[in-house]
Amino acid sequence: MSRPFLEIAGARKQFFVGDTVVNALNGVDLRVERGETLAIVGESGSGKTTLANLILGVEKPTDGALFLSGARLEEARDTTQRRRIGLVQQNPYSTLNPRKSIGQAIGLPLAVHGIGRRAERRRIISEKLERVGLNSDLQDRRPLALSGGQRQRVAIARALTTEPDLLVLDEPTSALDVSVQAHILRLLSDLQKDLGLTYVFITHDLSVVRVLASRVAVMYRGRIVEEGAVEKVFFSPRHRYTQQLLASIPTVSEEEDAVRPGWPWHSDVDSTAIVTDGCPFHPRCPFAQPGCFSGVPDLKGARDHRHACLNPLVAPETFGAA
Ligand SMILES: Nc1ncnc2c1ncn2[C@@H]1O[C@H](COP(=O)(O)OP(=O)(O)OP(=O)(O)O)[C@@H](O)[C@H]1O
Repeated sequence: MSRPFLEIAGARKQFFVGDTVVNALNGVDLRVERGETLAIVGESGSGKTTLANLILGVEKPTDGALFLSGARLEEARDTTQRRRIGLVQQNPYSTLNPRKSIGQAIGLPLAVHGIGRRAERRRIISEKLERVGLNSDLQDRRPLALSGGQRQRVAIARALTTEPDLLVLDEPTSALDVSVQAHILRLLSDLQKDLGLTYVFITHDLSVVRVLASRVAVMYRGRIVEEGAVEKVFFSPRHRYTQQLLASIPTVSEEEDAVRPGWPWHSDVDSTAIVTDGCPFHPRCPFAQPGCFSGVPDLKGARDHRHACLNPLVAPETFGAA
């Protein structure tokens, strides 16, 4: 089998807080092909940001390995390979320093990687500003007068300066008004097509997954519990946790309500309680069987739809599929 563009193999990450070990990632395997958008979804604390930090080289895995075009990533810190990965963060208000010019903000990765001299950097910055739909004259101005959407365009321009192949998008639209969100999603989609970019897109907002992503991985407590093509995972979820997440998206029509059974129970279980054995979701799952209390189910299935559940949903219970 050929190597994928981005491969995450058995990634574990532990943090030590005093005497306590936090297992932020518990063995994550993912493959992302060039030009795809993989969305990573899951509730707060499920490990999405930790996974992004491993890809960005901000954190090292405790165990396992990451590969970009077949080359091991954590050995490539500060090399040309790291320039191939850009980051767009959530909050465009906190990521731009009000005392620095927009050009300085966009040019930061160029300075970090020692790319170009002054005139060359100005040319690259102008080109990237225009690429994201902003006037190149903005580079000598400060970000104070910019709107949220314009700031996020600046953040995207900055991520593009090193000509990356892969962008990690960490909730790129969640701090923006809904009308502005649509413009930024369109821009990201156009850039992906024009530049052949691959995206890893972290989000709480399942409605934007449908707009931007081709694949989705659902995380729960540091594990992938379901993964595959968006239409398969969203319209025929197999894992009970995915069903719960999808049931929490507001519906827009009575027709949609009718095909969505909703989540039939409300759990009082503390979602942060430590689960020492069995499926990590079993304390919240009313369909747990004896086998769910010991051993953790593996992700099984074909690449277009895998799930880690011993008692998965079957066709009549799924929603949305016509
Ligand atoms: N530097 C750290 N030190 C200790 N624990 C950490 C650290 N970073 C993350 N964690 C813990 O690891 C787990 C996963 O956190 P992570 O931030 O990756 O989740 P997340 O899904 O991104 O959450 P959110 O959506 O709230 O950002 C959490 O229990 C978190 O408290």
